[in-house]
Amino acid sequence: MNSFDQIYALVADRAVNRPDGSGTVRELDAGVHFIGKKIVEEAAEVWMAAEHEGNESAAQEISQLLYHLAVLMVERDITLEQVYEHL
Ligand SMILES: N=c1c2ncn([C@@H]3O[C@H](COP(=O)(O)OP(=O)(O)OP(=O)(O)O)[C@@H](O)[C@H]3O)c2ncn1[C@@H]1O[C@H](COP(=O)(O)O)[C@@H](O)[C@H]1O
Repeated sequence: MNSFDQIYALVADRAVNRPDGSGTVRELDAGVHFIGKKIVEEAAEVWMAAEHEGNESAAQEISQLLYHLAVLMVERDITLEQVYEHL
């Protein structure tokens, strides 16, 4: 299990060390337009799961949404502090 800070740190590490076979590296390389579409897709899946599929499924979709948000933050060099100051 990971916290958001941990998944952000993992994505940031993938960006620097670029291990072979990493889906995160592939997504970072695909760029902000691709990542943005993933975020919109996952946000819709969160909504559908919460409305029609139940909390287990919604929680799974939320985890994917958080992952793609972390990837976007790293791709754009947005720090956790920059986000948290608005929370
Ligand atoms: N948490 C995630 C995570 N969530 C989602 N994804 C990626 O996002 C894809 C899901 O997006 P899609 O839109 O294709 O999914 P989907 O078909 O809509 O699937 P559902 O939403 O219907 O379940 C998955 O195939 C993964 O590639 C993730 N990829 C990685 N992680 C974490 O990042 C770590 C490092 O991953 P790598 O860089 O690939 O080693 C992993 O160990 C995990 O902890």
